[in-house]
Amino acid sequence: MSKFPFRFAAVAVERSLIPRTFVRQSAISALLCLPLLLSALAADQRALLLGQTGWLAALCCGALWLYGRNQRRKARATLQDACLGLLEFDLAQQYVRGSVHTLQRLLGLPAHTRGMNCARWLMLLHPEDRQLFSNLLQHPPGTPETGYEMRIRHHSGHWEWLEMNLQPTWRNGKVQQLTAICRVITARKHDEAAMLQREQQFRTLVENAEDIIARYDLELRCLFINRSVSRFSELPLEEHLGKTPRQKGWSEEASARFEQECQLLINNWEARRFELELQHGQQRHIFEIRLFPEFDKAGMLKSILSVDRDVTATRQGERLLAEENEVLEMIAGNHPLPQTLEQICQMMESQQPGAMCAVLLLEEDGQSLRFAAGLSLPPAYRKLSERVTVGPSVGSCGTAAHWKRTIVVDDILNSPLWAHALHKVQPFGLRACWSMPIFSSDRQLLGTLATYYREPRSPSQEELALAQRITRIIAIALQRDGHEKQLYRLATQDGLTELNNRRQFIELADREIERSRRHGGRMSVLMMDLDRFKDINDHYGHAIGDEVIRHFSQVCREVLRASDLCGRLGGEEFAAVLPDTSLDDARQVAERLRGLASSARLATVTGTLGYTVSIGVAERRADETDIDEVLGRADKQLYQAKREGRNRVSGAALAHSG
Ligand SMILES: Nc1nc2c(ncn2[C@@H]2O[C@H](COP(=O)(O)OP(=O)(O)OP(=O)(O)O)[C@@H](O)[C@H]2O)c(=O)[nH]1
Repeated sequence: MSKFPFRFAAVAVERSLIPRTFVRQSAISALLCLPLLLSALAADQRALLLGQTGWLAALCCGALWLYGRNQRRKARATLQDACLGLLEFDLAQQYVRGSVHTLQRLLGLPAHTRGMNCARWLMLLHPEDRQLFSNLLQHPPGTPETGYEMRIRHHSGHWEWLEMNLQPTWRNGKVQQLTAICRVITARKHDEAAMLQREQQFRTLVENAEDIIARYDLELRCLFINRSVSRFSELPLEEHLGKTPRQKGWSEEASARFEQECQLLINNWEARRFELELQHGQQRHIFEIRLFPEFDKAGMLKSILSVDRDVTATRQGERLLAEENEVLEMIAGNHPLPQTLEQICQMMESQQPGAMCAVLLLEEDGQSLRFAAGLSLPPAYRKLSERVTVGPSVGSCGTAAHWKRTIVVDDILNSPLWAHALHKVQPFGLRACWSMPIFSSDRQLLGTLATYYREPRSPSQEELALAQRITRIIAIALQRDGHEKQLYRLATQDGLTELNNRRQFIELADREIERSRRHGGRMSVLMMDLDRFKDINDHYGHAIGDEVIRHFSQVCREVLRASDLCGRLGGEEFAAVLPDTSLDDARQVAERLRGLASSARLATVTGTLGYTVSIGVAERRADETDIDEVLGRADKQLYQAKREGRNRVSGAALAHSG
């Protein structure tokens, strides 16, 4: 009988391709059949039975072989599907044996390779894994070992990751053989490496992010926070862990807002976005906070991820721009200068919490500064600073105006610049004062911008840049105001005498007559004309003629009251409105004007010059509402005075006027 089936079964069992239980059960069945066979052999038809038994045995072997092949295919398929392979390390012979599948399919070795010596096997391993595996072969584990990972060079050249589960086989008190079930885990290792790399990148990103990234549990205790927080908090990084924002010292307002937003996230599982103001030392920071829900594997809300971005500069920039626009609109809209300067101070203060700002303007003589705006300062201090002398060491502003540069006094109590006024300043609790000069576009000093604090303090670069920017806006406001005043002067004043010009005089006189009519008061007007002025011009020249006109305007200023209205109507013709003045009183005023003019002597190159003036006077009638009517009547009186010989006053009583 052929030994083949038995030998095959032995190999199959040895390679673990046929389950040992199946072999065991087959052997038991064969043993049970043996008595039957023997009893059959003892019978008459011995030869027949022997043949039949032979066939039966052949059939059994055939069935066994078919079953074995089937099992082997199944096992191979299973191994292939699972990317598994079987290797045997014979430690005595230092030889590695593997199924064709293992060596060919897993490692790409040629089909005929069924094994190799351990030295060659070791050379196939990655250099980093070689020593470890060599040690393993020399000191094999006595018990099964799982999850042993190593890299081996695939026949095609790339490194294949294998995971081995090692099973030692003991013989004669020694581990003789290591059976390794190998699994190709290259794809998994690549995935793991990629994931590790992604995780490292993520960590690097989180750790180096400008934003503060923090994770909170649902009781709002901090579980993680990146090191960006140290830019805004004195607490060491680990001190943040386990604490709620409230416990970390956030303000009541900020804590309440954060808790409210977290609660909304916990209720709705939706991301939140809001802004918070937090104080760090003397600095105020505005954070844009984004909260994201984080879920566990079961899909339940597990924690809250908070990404906080410092948007202080952006928000302050936006606020500054908006406030600047407001101020520029005020400037363009010709708002009164004091109001505009106050608005500028407020703008500065909103950018620098705790600061109190003031604007001081240089007086025309350049010797002192006048307090122009700064409502945040104590009223009594404002009064004290109404006029500040310009000098080399006169407080911050006086000194800044003197040297025309920024003066920073970080502590008034210890500054020699303030020593002279310490007793005056001390009661107000002001400790720091920085002053920056304000220059016009042509570098003329216009004033100073002062910033006060109640605590000793030096400005940051940003604060100085802001003050610089604000001084430029103040300069625009001041120059605009100056131009405006100049335009107004040009439109309303006579250039030679600086008296009201005709248009302005008529406009103001109209208002005056209206006021007089409403109050039922009396009102008189004077029409004045220099006598023979043409002769003065012809004789002395136009410049001297102008001198005479200016002189008479000065006479008018001296004689008339502040409440009177005076104007140059053109040429050598002047007019005045005297409110609450009767005709007789007006005539007296006119007489004084005439007298002063006629007694004046002006020096010229050809000797002294005298001049005279004729004046017509009229009083407003009760029914007169138009200034032209009254002026018309006064003009007639002037004509009368001229006719009567000049250098005289003419004014008829109301009954005879006209
Ligand atoms: N210097 C100078 N002369 C002026 C100005 N405006 C007008 N005049 C001159 O004043 C003179 C006015 O002369 P008239 O209107 O003839 O009158 P008058 O010579 O003063 O004679 P009566 O008014 O009749 O006394 C003219 O010669 C003008 O050129 C001015 O702003 N400056």
